[in-house]
Amino acid sequence: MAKTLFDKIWEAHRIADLGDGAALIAIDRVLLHERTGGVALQSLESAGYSVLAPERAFATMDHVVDTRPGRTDETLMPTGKNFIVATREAAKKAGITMFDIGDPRQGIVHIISPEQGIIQPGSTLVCPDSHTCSQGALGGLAWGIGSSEAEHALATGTLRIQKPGTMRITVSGQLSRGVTAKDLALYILEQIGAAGSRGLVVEYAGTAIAALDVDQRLTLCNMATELGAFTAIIAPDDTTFAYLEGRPFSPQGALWTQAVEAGRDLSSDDDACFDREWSMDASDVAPMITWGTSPQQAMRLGAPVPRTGDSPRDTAEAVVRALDYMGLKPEQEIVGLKIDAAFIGSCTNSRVSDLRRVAEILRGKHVAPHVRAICVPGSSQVRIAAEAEGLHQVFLDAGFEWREAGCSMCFYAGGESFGPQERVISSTNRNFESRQGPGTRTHLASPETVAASAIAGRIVSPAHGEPSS
Ligand SMILES: CC(C)[C@H](C(=O)O)[C@@H](O)C(=O)O
Ligand code: SF4
Repeated sequence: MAKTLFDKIWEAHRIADLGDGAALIAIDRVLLHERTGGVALQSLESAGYSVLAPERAFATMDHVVDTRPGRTDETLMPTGKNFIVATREAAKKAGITMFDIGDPRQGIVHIISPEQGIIQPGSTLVCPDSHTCSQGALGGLAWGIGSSEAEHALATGTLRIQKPGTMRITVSGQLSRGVTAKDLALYILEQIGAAGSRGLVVEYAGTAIAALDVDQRLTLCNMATELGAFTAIIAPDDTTFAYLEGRPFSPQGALWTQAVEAGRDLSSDDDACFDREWSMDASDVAPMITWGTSPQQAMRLGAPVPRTGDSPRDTAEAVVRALDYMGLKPEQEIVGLKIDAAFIGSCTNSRVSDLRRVAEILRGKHVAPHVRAICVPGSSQVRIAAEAEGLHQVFLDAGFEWREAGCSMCFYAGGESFGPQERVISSTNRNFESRQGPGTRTHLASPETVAASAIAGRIVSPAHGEPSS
């Protein structure tokens, strides 16, 4: 019988069928961060269990850790330090690899896993964090779990899972110039909604996906959790293998050759059946921005915000509430709206390629005087690489703060935040109420749109920021 890519990985990892669609699945890698991982490790220890395979578990400091230059274990939120210290101690006791503050491998968990070659095509990986779906971009089955599941996976190397359904999103054609994977992710959210892939494994396929580099694939898969998906996955190809070859935790030598051979079989069979199919043409996507407080409340940059009752997927009450929170009126033009802050960062858009594209826009320019602009590289490797290219100087000269790696103001877990009612244009993935600070108003967009808007001091199209040559 024809199989999907997901079926193939599922069957290769199925230890036992447990009835009613559930199975015991072998877990190859467990990733942890200090916000939820330390708790899981401590609770495991107090229950009298140990980590079965410490060499297959990894922990990093990303959520709570301070990102201001010269950071220590202290965080703006007084309780933050407890998460850091507890995770460090528990990871050490368990004997798992820790990417601590000061380690050049430290960074946001979903950024460092591909960077280090921890996620591999055809493997299973779990992490108590909802954006674990990002890592499916490399052709592995990676998904977010709860803390008690993390304990189970650490202790046994297995998890009991209800087999999820599948959905294929086929993106044919090519994205237009100046349109990014972030715009594509927001477009899909606008089209199919925040429950559009609920509980399903989304396989992204089609010519436009094949043409994306790994960084852009990671951005796209990152936002699958905003579609309600179980996870996302992209079949591995030459782009994937070229990216992973030689990474610290990638198989080496003959093992690498074998891994690539096995990886070449990892795609959905031509006549495989998916529970849901959805197709689109990449040329329909334009630069996008969110107007509301859910990632599905997105629109083409240049369109007016909806009239109350006009939004296909939101009730009139939800639109009124979102517009009220965002300080917007029905049918208002979003282009030209004054912003208070601009944020480049998060597991969605803070890799070196993102920062390069932003630097091209910022070079020789300065952010508007009333705008607070912050760039937080996604990992220490990203920061180091960017600094080696002199990108940090472009950011600093343009008036951006240049930070240490971490989640920072994507989600103010360590206490770093924007102010109440401040309007922030952000390269992140969630625009929920108070996500970036109590009462803060977040507009999600591509890094290019964030950069161009930071310079203009108001929301503008990324084309505005194109170098004038
Ligand atoms: C803190 C963590 C559990 C959370 C998640 O699961 O995604 C965070 O990373 C987020 O982005 O909201
Ligand atoms: S960068 Fe933001 S979305 Fe990503 S893991 Fe951190 S808090 Fe979650």
